Amino acid sequence: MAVSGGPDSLAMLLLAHGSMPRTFEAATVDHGLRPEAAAEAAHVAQICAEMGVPHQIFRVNVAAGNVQDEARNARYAALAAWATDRNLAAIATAHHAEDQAETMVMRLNRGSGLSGLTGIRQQTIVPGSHIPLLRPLLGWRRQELAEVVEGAGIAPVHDPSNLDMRFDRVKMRQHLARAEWIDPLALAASARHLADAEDALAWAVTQEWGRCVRQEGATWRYSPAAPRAIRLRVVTQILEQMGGNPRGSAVARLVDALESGEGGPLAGALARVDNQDWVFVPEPGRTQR
Ligand SMILES: Nc1ncnc2c1ncn2[C@@H]1O[C@H](COP(=O)(O)OP(=O)(O)OP(=O)(O)O)[C@@H](O)[C@H]1O
Repeated sequence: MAVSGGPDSLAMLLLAHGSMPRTFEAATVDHGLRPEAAAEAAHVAQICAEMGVPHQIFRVNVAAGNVQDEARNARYAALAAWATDRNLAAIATAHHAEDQAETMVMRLNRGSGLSGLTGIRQQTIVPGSHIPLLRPLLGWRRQELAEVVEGAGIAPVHDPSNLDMRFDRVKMRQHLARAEWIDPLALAASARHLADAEDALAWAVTQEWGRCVRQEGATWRYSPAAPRAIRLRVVTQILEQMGGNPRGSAVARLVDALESGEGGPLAGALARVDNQDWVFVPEPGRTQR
């Protein structure tokens, strides 16, 4: 499990130790971004040693750019390598109901589609790997987790970036903390319903793909039969197969054009309508991956 030393992940450590001792290991990633981080990682190592939980510290380099994104990428890469090395079945992180609520409201506020509104998934894959990623605490409130740690008499570390109002998530956290009428567990329940709908859609896409998509050399032919949400995903998948990486809004515009009998270029492909079919060929001068 991924234990930063904050109250959430220390609670996960304590809860797991109480219910399934000796079946898990812990790791802490030091992003090298704060001078105190090494001591915080050592603090987690000591707690784990007292509990008899195997623990490792990974120091990673964070690339320039969006520091939070880069830190997350480096962290997940280190955790995935650790899981492979130690032959671990999965990685668990301590995301809880408030994390889910913040994610949901931020994405609603950005006009996210279904996929984004599934929020933090209870079970997914560590990005860029095949390692399962579990979030067992989405049904827990932040305060409940803090009480678990306090009850054990352990001092958690507090990352000052969690109070840095330059980050959208921190602002959202503070807004939601004041909005007592918002029930994070209800938002988390909605995220689960949407995740079910997302899984159903993914299944429907494989059906549509199997029945309605054909590859003829470098040309892809799609005879759309399913509703728009599925068409959008099938077209995205075709463009990806052709080596592109299109934005969702651009795919939506292309699908609108194809539905009205027109076509156009997108992500290295040219799309046009041929009878009832949508045909995709590589744009002249572009080589396929
Ligand atoms: N430095 C770290 N070392 C180990 N695990 C960590 C570290 N930082 C975060 N985690 C794990 O990730 C969980 C989520 O942390 P946080 O909310 O800070 O991440 P985030 O940057 O928002 O990333 P995410 O995209 O995973 O939500 C923590 O509860 C913990 O399990």
